[in-house]
Amino acid sequence: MPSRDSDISARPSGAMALPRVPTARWYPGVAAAQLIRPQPIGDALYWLELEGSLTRALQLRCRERFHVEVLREGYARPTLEEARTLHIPSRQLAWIREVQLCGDGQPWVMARTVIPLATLRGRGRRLRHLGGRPLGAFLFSQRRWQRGPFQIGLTRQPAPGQPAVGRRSRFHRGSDALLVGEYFLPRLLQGNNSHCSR
Ligand SMILES: C=C(O[C@@H]1C=C(C(=O)O)C=C[C@H]1O)C(=O)O
Repeated sequence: MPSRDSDISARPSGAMALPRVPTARWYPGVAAAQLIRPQPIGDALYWLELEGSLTRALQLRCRERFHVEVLREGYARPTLEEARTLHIPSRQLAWIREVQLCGDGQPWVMARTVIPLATLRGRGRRLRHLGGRPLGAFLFSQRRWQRGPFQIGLTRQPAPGQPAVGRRSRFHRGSDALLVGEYFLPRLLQGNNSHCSR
């Protein structure tokens, strides 16, 4: 499993470390990942197969408030595997954004988005200034962004409370592209999904 060799934003020594988005091994679909680890995939199936904006689905699930907590964002080097997936040179920098999507004050999803330099040109410049605004609001508001197929990720030996499964998809608009990985925290999966009709 590749490690991420660049810390997007080093924290002053002594400050409490921010959560790290886990690395994962990616599979071409739910069935392939379920062969490896059936239980966590089964627990997250509703969210792994969700169509449309995850942000929107989480907003509908909240009782009070949804917000995006930016953990780190800035220029950094993607992993070799991410660079290969985005067809960019292996040592080229990209804009990397790591956030937690929070419902009613609790982190529900961790997300890591890798945006190649070429995608940041023109209207893509706005992608560097999202701050607390959800990326999905940008992507789904522009008809020309298309989402490719999901890969399903299994994280290595997740610690208690950390994500065991995720999904990843490549958005593209003409020759521009970006890679969005979403990792589901147990707190979301243990919640009452009775209202989440499949
Ligand atoms: C792609 C979406 O955007 C969400 C918002 C993100 C962000 O603000 O960084 C990252 C991942 C997504 O879950 C979505 O809503 O589906």
